[in-house]
Amino acid sequence: MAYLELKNVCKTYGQGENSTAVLSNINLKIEEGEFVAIVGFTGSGKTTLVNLINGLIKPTSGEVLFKGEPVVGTSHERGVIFQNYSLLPWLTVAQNVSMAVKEAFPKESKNEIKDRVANYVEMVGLSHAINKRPKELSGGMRQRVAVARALAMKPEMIIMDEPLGALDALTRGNLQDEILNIWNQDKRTALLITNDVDEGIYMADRIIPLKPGPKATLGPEFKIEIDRPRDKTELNDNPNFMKTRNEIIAYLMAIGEDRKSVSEIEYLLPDIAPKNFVDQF
Ligand SMILES: Nc1ncnc2c1ncn2[C@@H]1O[C@H](COP(=O)(O)OP(=O)(O)OP(=O)(O)O)[C@@H](O)[C@H]1O
Repeated sequence: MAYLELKNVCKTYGQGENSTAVLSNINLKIEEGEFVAIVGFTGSGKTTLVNLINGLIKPTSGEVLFKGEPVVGTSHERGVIFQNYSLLPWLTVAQNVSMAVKEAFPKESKNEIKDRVANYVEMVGLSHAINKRPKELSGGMRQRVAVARALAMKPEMIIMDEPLGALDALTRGNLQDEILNIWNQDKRTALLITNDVDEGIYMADRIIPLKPGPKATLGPEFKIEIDRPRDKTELNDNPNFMKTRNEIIAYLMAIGEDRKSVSEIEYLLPDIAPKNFVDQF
Protein backbone atom coordinates (compact mmCIF):
# COMPACT_ATOMS: atom_id res chain seq x y z
CA MET A 1 0.00 0.00 0.00
CA ALA A 2 1.37 3.40 -0.98
CA TYR A 3 1.67 6.03 1.76
CA LEU A 4 -0.06 8.62 -0.42
CA GLU A 5 -1.99 7.63 -3.50
CA LEU A 6 -3.97 9.61 -6.03
CA LYS A 7 -6.14 7.44 -8.27
CA ASN A 8 -7.49 8.98 -11.48
CA VAL A 9 -8.00 12.32 -9.76
CA CYS A 10 -9.79 15.02 -11.77
CA LYS A 11 -10.67 18.50 -10.53
CA THR A 12 -13.03 20.89 -12.27
CA TYR A 13 -13.97 24.28 -10.84
CA GLY A 14 -17.44 25.69 -11.55
CA GLN A 15 -20.20 24.13 -13.60
CA GLY A 16 -21.55 24.06 -17.14
CA GLU A 17 -20.21 26.69 -19.53
CA ASN A 18 -18.22 28.40 -16.79
CA SER A 19 -16.38 25.28 -15.67
CA THR A 20 -12.60 24.92 -15.79
CA ALA A 21 -11.16 21.41 -15.89
CA VAL A 22 -7.85 22.04 -14.11
CA LEU A 23 -6.54 18.54 -13.35
CA SER A 24 -7.28 15.35 -15.22
CA ASN A 25 -6.41 11.71 -14.49
CA ILE A 26 -3.72 12.36 -11.92
CA ASN A 27 -2.19 9.07 -10.80
CA LEU A 28 0.53 9.28 -8.18
CA LYS A 29 1.98 6.93 -5.59
CA ILE A 30 4.40 8.10 -2.91
CA GLU A 31 6.00 5.56 -0.57
CA GLU A 32 6.73 6.24 3.10
CA GLY A 33 10.04 8.08 3.52
CA GLU A 34 10.24 9.22 -0.10
CA PHE A 35 10.93 12.77 -1.24
CA VAL A 36 9.05 13.54 -4.44
CA ALA A 37 9.11 16.82 -6.37
CA ILE A 38 6.51 17.95 -8.88
CA VAL A 39 7.66 20.61 -11.31
CA GLY A 40 5.10 22.62 -13.18
CA PHE A 41 4.40 25.81 -15.07
CA THR A 42 2.63 28.79 -13.56
CA GLY A 43 -1.12 28.26 -13.46
CA SER A 44 -0.92 24.57 -14.32
CA GLY A 45 -2.79 23.47 -11.19
CA LYS A 46 -0.01 22.93 -8.64
CA THR A 47 -1.84 24.61 -5.76
CA THR A 48 -5.03 22.76 -6.68
CA LEU A 49 -3.06 19.50 -6.37
CA VAL A 50 -1.68 20.51 -2.95
CA ASN A 51 -5.15 21.50 -1.72
CA LEU A 52 -6.53 18.12 -2.81
CA ILE A 53 -3.78 16.23 -0.98
CA ASN A 54 -4.16 18.43 2.08
CA GLY A 55 -7.91 17.84 2.13
CA LEU A 56 -8.87 21.50 1.66
CA ILE A 57 -10.84 20.63 -1.48
CA LYS A 58 -12.38 17.41 -2.82
CA PRO A 59 -11.68 15.85 -6.21
CA THR A 60 -14.46 16.04 -8.79
CA SER A 61 -13.75 12.39 -9.47
CA GLY A 62 -11.13 9.88 -8.39
CA GLU A 63 -9.63 9.27 -4.97
CA VAL A 64 -6.95 10.75 -2.70
CA LEU A 65 -5.78 8.13 -0.19
CA PHE A 66 -3.42 8.75 2.74
CA LYS A 67 -2.18 5.53 4.39
CA GLY A 68 -4.96 3.72 2.55
CA GLU A 69 -7.78 5.96 3.86
CA PRO A 70 -9.62 8.62 1.84
CA VAL A 71 -8.46 12.15 2.73
CA VAL A 72 -11.33 14.02 4.39
CA GLY A 73 -10.34 17.50 5.57
CA THR A 74 -6.97 18.65 6.88
CA SER A 75 -4.91 16.79 9.46
CA HIS A 76 -1.79 17.41 11.60
CA GLU A 77 -0.27 14.36 9.95
CA ARG A 78 0.13 16.41 6.77
CA GLY A 79 1.87 19.74 7.28
CA VAL A 80 1.69 22.22 4.44
CA ILE A 81 4.08 25.09 3.78
CA PHE A 82 2.06 27.42 1.57
CA GLN A 83 3.35 29.78 -1.10
CA ASN A 84 1.64 32.76 0.59
CA TYR A 85 2.81 32.34 4.16
CA SER A 86 -0.70 33.01 5.68
CA LEU A 87 0.40 34.25 9.12
CA LEU A 88 -2.02 35.82 11.58
CA PRO A 89 -1.07 39.53 11.49
CA TRP A 90 -2.01 40.32 15.09
CA LEU A 91 0.22 37.58 16.52
CA THR A 92 4.00 37.69 17.00
CA VAL A 93 6.36 35.19 15.35
CA ALA A 94 6.41 33.12 18.57
CA GLN A 95 2.62 33.22 18.89
CA ASN A 96 2.07 32.26 15.24
CA VAL A 97 4.31 29.21 15.63
CA SER A 98 3.10 28.25 19.11
CA MET A 99 -0.54 28.32 18.06
CA ALA A 100 0.19 25.56 15.56
CA VAL A 101 2.40 23.67 18.02
CA LYS A 102 -0.28 23.72 20.74
CA GLU A 103 -2.76 22.27 18.30
CA ALA A 104 -0.38 19.48 17.26
CA PHE A 105 0.87 18.73 20.81
CA PRO A 106 -2.07 19.51 23.12
CA LYS A 107 -0.51 17.56 26.03
CA GLU A 108 2.82 19.42 26.10
CA SER A 109 3.52 21.82 28.97
CA LYS A 110 3.92 25.57 28.45
CA ASN A 111 7.69 25.25 28.77
CA GLU A 112 7.92 22.36 26.31
CA ILE A 113 5.93 24.36 23.79
CA LYS A 114 8.08 27.45 24.41
CA ASP A 115 11.27 25.41 23.82
CA ARG A 116 9.92 23.77 20.69
CA VAL A 117 8.89 27.16 19.28
CA ALA A 118 12.27 28.73 20.13
CA ASN A 119 14.13 25.81 18.46
CA TYR A 120 12.31 26.08 15.19
CA VAL A 121 12.40 29.89 15.12
CA GLU A 122 16.16 29.64 15.66
CA MET A 123 16.41 27.03 12.90
CA VAL A 124 15.03 29.53 10.39
CA GLY A 125 17.34 32.24 11.73
CA LEU A 126 14.68 34.45 13.27
CA SER A 127 15.48 34.36 17.01
CA HIS A 128 16.12 38.11 16.89
CA ALA A 129 12.61 38.71 15.56
CA ILE A 130 10.69 36.24 17.73
CA ASN A 131 8.53 38.97 19.30
CA LYS A 132 7.83 40.88 16.10
CA ARG A 133 4.55 40.89 14.21
CA PRO A 134 4.31 39.96 10.50
CA LYS A 135 3.99 43.60 9.39
CA GLU A 136 7.46 44.25 10.87
CA LEU A 137 9.02 41.44 8.81
CA SER A 138 10.15 41.26 5.19
CA GLY A 139 8.40 38.82 2.80
CA GLY A 140 11.30 36.37 3.10
CA MET A 141 11.20 36.52 6.91
CA ARG A 142 7.45 35.82 6.86
CA GLN A 143 8.06 32.83 4.64
CA ARG A 144 10.66 31.55 7.11
CA VAL A 145 8.09 31.83 9.92
CA ALA A 146 5.70 29.75 7.82
CA VAL A 147 8.44 27.11 7.35
CA ALA A 148 9.13 27.06 11.13
CA ARG A 149 5.41 26.79 11.87
CA ALA A 150 4.89 23.82 9.57
CA LEU A 151 8.03 21.94 10.65
CA ALA A 152 7.48 22.57 14.39
CA MET A 153 4.27 20.54 14.16
CA LYS A 154 6.44 17.55 13.16
CA PRO A 155 4.00 16.34 10.51
CA GLU A 156 4.45 12.80 9.16
CA MET A 157 4.25 14.20 5.67
CA ILE A 158 5.63 17.59 4.68
CA ILE A 159 3.84 19.13 1.70
CA MET A 160 5.45 22.21 0.20
CA ASP A 161 3.78 24.50 -2.33
CA GLU A 162 6.65 26.55 -3.82
CA PRO A 163 7.71 27.45 -0.28
CA LEU A 164 11.04 29.10 -0.99
CA GLY A 165 10.25 31.16 -4.08
CA ALA A 166 10.37 34.54 -2.34
CA LEU A 167 13.76 34.00 -0.72
CA ASP A 168 17.26 35.09 -1.70
CA ALA A 169 19.63 32.35 -2.88
CA LEU A 170 21.50 32.01 0.43
CA THR A 171 18.42 31.80 2.66
CA ARG A 172 16.79 29.50 0.14
CA GLY A 173 19.81 27.17 0.18
CA ASN A 174 19.89 27.13 4.01
CA LEU A 175 16.21 26.30 4.28
CA GLN A 176 16.48 23.59 1.63
CA ASP A 177 19.14 21.98 3.83
CA GLU A 178 17.06 22.37 7.01
CA ILE A 179 14.07 20.76 5.34
CA LEU A 180 16.28 17.92 4.07
CA ASN A 181 17.76 17.43 7.58
CA ILE A 182 14.33 17.16 9.15
CA TRP A 183 13.06 14.87 6.40
CA ASN A 184 16.11 12.62 6.82
CA GLN A 185 16.50 12.62 10.63
CA ASP A 186 12.82 12.29 11.46
CA LYS A 187 12.18 9.85 8.58
CA ARG A 188 9.40 11.96 7.07
CA THR A 189 7.76 11.74 3.68
CA ALA A 190 7.92 14.87 1.55
CA LEU A 191 6.20 16.32 -1.49
CA LEU A 192 7.69 19.49 -2.96
CA ILE A 193 5.90 21.51 -5.60
CA THR A 194 8.34 23.77 -7.39
CA ASN A 195 9.08 25.48 -10.67
CA ASP A 196 12.82 25.19 -10.04
CA VAL A 197 14.28 22.05 -11.64
CA ASP A 198 17.62 22.42 -9.81
CA GLU A 199 15.84 22.63 -6.44
CA GLY A 200 13.88 19.49 -7.33
CA ILE A 201 17.02 17.56 -8.31
CA TYR A 202 18.91 18.70 -5.20
CA MET A 203 16.14 17.66 -2.83
CA ALA A 204 14.08 14.83 -4.31
CA ASP A 205 14.30 11.10 -5.07
CA ARG A 206 11.98 11.51 -8.05
CA ILE A 207 10.80 14.44 -10.13
CA ILE A 208 7.46 14.33 -11.90
CA PRO A 209 6.44 17.12 -14.29
CA LEU A 210 2.90 18.47 -14.21
CA LYS A 211 1.90 19.10 -17.79
CA PRO A 212 0.26 22.47 -18.45
CA GLY A 213 -3.52 22.70 -18.21
CA PRO A 214 -6.34 22.82 -18.85
CA LYS A 215 -6.72 19.19 -17.86
CA ALA A 216 -3.19 19.10 -16.54
CA THR A 217 -1.86 15.65 -15.87
CA LEU A 218 1.41 14.18 -14.63
CA GLY A 219 4.18 13.34 -17.10
CA PRO A 220 6.80 10.58 -16.87
CA GLU A 221 8.90 10.46 -13.70
CA PHE A 222 12.63 11.14 -13.59
CA LYS A 223 14.59 9.23 -10.92
CA ILE A 224 17.41 11.19 -9.28
CA GLU A 225 20.29 8.75 -8.92
CA ILE A 226 22.58 10.99 -6.88
CA ASP A 227 23.87 9.77 -3.50
CA ARG A 228 22.85 11.62 -0.35
CA PRO A 229 23.85 13.81 1.34
CA ARG A 230 24.17 15.82 -1.85
CA ASP A 231 26.73 18.58 -2.10
CA LYS A 232 25.35 21.62 -3.88
CA THR A 233 28.78 22.94 -4.76
CA GLU A 234 29.70 19.69 -6.50
CA LEU A 235 26.43 19.07 -8.33
CA ASN A 236 27.50 20.94 -11.46
CA ASP A 237 30.40 18.50 -11.87
CA ASN A 238 28.21 15.46 -11.32
CA PRO A 239 27.45 13.76 -14.66
CA ASN A 240 24.19 12.30 -13.28
CA PHE A 241 23.02 15.76 -12.25
CA MET A 242 23.78 17.25 -15.67
CA LYS A 243 22.16 14.36 -17.52
CA THR A 244 18.97 14.40 -15.41
CA ARG A 245 18.78 18.19 -15.55
CA ASN A 246 19.12 18.21 -19.35
CA GLU A 247 16.49 15.49 -19.75
CA ILE A 248 13.96 17.27 -17.53
CA ILE A 249 14.55 20.67 -19.14
CA ALA A 250 14.25 19.18 -22.64
CA TYR A 251 10.97 17.53 -21.61
CA LEU A 252 9.61 20.77 -20.08
CA MET A 253 10.63 22.78 -23.15
CA ALA A 254 8.87 20.32 -25.44
CA ILE A 255 5.62 20.47 -23.45
CA GLY A 256 6.07 24.25 -23.15
CA GLU A 257 6.05 24.46 -26.97
CA ASP A 258 2.78 22.51 -27.07
CA ARG A 259 1.41 24.90 -24.48
CA LYS A 260 2.38 27.89 -26.63
CA SER A 261 0.43 26.50 -29.54
CA VAL A 262 -2.59 26.07 -27.24
CA SER A 263 -2.26 29.64 -25.93
CA GLU A 264 -2.10 30.98 -29.48
CA ILE A 265 -5.64 29.77 -30.11
CA GLU A 266 -7.90 32.80 -30.26
CA TYR A 267 -10.63 32.77 -27.63
CA LEU A 268 -13.59 34.92 -28.60
CA LEU A 269 -15.12 36.85 -25.71
CA PRO A 270 -18.83 37.63 -25.87
CA ASP A 271 -19.60 41.19 -27.02
CA ILE A 272 -21.68 42.26 -24.03
CA ALA A 273 -21.86 45.24 -21.64
CA PRO A 274 -24.19 46.41 -18.84
CA LYS A 275 -27.31 48.23 -20.09
CA ASN A 276 -26.34 51.70 -18.84
CA PHE A 277 -22.64 51.40 -19.60
CA VAL A 278 -21.10 54.67 -20.86
CA ASP A 279 -17.73 54.33 -22.54
CA GLN A 280 -15.48 56.88 -20.82
CA PHE A 281 -12.17 55.48 -22.00
N1 LIG B 1 -11.41 28.27 -6.62
C1 LIG B 1 -11.23 28.35 -7.94
N2 LIG B 1 -12.28 28.58 -8.77
C2 LIG B 1 -12.11 28.64 -10.11
N3 LIG B 1 -10.93 28.48 -10.75
C3 LIG B 1 -9.86 28.26 -9.97
C4 LIG B 1 -9.94 28.18 -8.54
N4 LIG B 1 -8.70 27.95 -8.05
C5 LIG B 1 -7.88 27.87 -9.12
N5 LIG B 1 -8.56 28.06 -10.26
C6 LIG B 1 -8.01 28.01 -11.64
O1 LIG B 1 -7.31 26.78 -11.76
C7 LIG B 1 -6.13 26.95 -12.51
C8 LIG B 1 -4.95 26.41 -11.73
O2 LIG B 1 -4.78 27.19 -10.55
P1 LIG B 1 -3.69 26.81 -9.45
O3 LIG B 1 -3.67 27.91 -8.45
O4 LIG B 1 -3.94 25.43 -8.96
O5 LIG B 1 -2.36 26.80 -10.34
P2 LIG B 1 -0.81 26.95 -9.91
O6 LIG B 1 -0.06 26.05 -10.80
O7 LIG B 1 -0.66 26.75 -8.44
O8 LIG B 1 -0.56 28.47 -10.25
P3 LIG B 1 0.67 29.42 -9.80
O9 LIG B 1 1.92 28.79 -10.30
O10 LIG B 1 0.35 30.70 -10.50
O11 LIG B 1 0.59 29.53 -8.31
C9 LIG B 1 -6.03 28.44 -12.84
O12 LIG B 1 -6.50 28.61 -14.16
C10 LIG B 1 -6.95 29.09 -11.85
O13 LIG B 1 -7.54 30.25 -12.39
